Amino acid sequence: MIAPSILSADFARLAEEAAAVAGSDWLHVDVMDAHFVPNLTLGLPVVQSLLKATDIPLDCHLMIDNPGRWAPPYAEAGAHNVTFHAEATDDPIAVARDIRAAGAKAGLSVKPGTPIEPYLEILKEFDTLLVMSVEPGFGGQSFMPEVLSKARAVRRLVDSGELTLVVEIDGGINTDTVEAAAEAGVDCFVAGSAVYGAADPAAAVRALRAQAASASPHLTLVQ
Ligand SMILES: O=C(CO)[C@H](O)[C@H](O)COP(=O)(O)O
Repeated sequence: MIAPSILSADFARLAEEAAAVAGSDWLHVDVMDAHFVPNLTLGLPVVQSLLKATDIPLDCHLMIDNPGRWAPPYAEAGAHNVTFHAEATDDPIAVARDIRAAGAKAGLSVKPGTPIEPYLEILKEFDTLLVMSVEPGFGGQSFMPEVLSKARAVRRLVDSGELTLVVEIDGGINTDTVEAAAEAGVDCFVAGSAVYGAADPAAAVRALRAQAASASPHLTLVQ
């Protein structure tokens, strides 16, 4: 799956920017609060408007403090996935259960420096693991290949049937890096600048999807 990140889109034309990537699997929406990360983007009112403007399932990535308070309303609004950060809460299971109870898929995200081992036991409470391959906060950064060991570890658990989970990666994904992520077992690739910086965003999505499928030991391209 390819999830274009609207962080790299024109925020004054979000409906058109969503339409420009029709055919994407998810639309990745970066919610930043200027506390958990040093940047401020958008919040629930914009997500509610986007939900009316596009049929692409919204993959909301909350880079915010206190997700227990703020995550469930995104699920209630109709987001497909609501992902929050492991580093932002002491009770990720409670947050995941609240998101699921409110009708969305629950995602857990980890920063590049956060090990995955302490969270393996609780991943059964989640539908998605979002591995950050840049420090969260800004688009256009360079991919950090050292995080792929986390994708590999979780992929093994998915392949052995111990977990049912989408392995997603975010940060610096482009035509130079998507294959390494696919080889590590990633299912879903977030791409901001590589999609919205392209002359033809929809073609960029198709190219990334084809490249990922060709490099993946477990994915098959569905036309
Ligand atoms: O979560 C993010 C940053 O915190 C973005 O989704 C991510 O960086 C995508 O941008 P790019 O593909 O340009 O790296």
